[in-house]
Amino acid sequence: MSQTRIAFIGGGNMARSLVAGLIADDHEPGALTVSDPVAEVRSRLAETYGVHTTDDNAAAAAAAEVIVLAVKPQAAPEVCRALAPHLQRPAPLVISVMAGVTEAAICSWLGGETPLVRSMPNTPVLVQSGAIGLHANAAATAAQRNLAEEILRAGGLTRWVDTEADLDAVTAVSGSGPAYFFLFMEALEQAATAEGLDADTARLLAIQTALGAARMAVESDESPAELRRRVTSPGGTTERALGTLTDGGLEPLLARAVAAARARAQELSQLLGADA
Ligand SMILES: NC(=O)C1=CN([C@@H]2O[C@H](COP(=O)(O)OP(=O)(O)OC[C@H]3O[C@@H](n4cnc5c(N)ncnc54)[C@H](OP(=O)(O)O)[C@@H]3O)[C@@H](O)[C@H]2O)C=CC1
Ligand SMILES: O=C(O)[C@@H]1CCC=N1
Repeated sequence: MSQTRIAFIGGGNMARSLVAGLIADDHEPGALTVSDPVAEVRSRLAETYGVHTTDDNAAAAAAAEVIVLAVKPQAAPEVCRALAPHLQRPAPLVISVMAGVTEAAICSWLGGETPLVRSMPNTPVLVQSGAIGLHANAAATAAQRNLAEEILRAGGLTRWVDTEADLDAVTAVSGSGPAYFFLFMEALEQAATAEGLDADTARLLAIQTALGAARMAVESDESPAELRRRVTSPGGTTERALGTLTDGGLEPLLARAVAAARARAQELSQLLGADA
């Protein structure tokens, strides 16, 4: 059982998902502290997971071996600047899950040299099926990089990227990606209802089909393209449906959506730049 003392600054969706993953991975709940201004958020986290909660970011950070920054990007400058005077020095490992907030910006707000691992998880971390991109700054030691990876691996698959800029692409693909697949499930459910299936059956079939396809893609040695071909009988029903999707521009549309998400991550980086 890991007893690393981790403080989460911000107790929303992402922190909750990471906490759930850690506890499912046998992390000691008493070693986790979540700091959030909302009393209801705190009591739900304490009741569900048995973690410590507080509304005092500085106290949570001061007692931690690892600090996880999990507030909205727009709140990051104020939250980090307020933490700066309370950080132990040398600074402990800081892990950020914030989209589009650069290592340079975080370190400038925290002041002084800070070992930092920027990560981009996604909400399936809640069920330990997350996909998590990682990048470390130069101040993070090999041991700290390993520690960050171990913490995040509790939530799913981890992958180091070569450059910090790659994290914007990770954000657009897997950070936001669960929403794309949920939208596809919603659309398939609606189509099923339009074809006369009852609502329960429509939802069940849409979700189970997504699960089955994802499991096959994960467990098979074949590419998704080959798995698709195996469903598609020549002259059959799938061919007709895929033709409709391709004629409607599905692939370029998805490429545009991912590029738009990446551009937004870059925009956030520029809006929330480092202190001069
Ligand atoms: N949701 C996702 O799928 C993913 C999110 N992320 C990143 O994770 C971060 C958090 O996102 P998410 O969990 O969805 O957002 P949430 O809004 O659910 O969580 C943020 C939490 O931080 C609280 N908060 C606000 N100000 C402070 C403060 N000063 N000190 C401590 N806590 C504060 C918020 O309270 P209040 O609501 O009152 O403002 C809220 O409970 C973001 O930076 C996002 O980019 C990364 C990958 C995926
Ligand atoms: O939508 C967002 O900005 C966050 C980052 C990735 C997923 N959710």
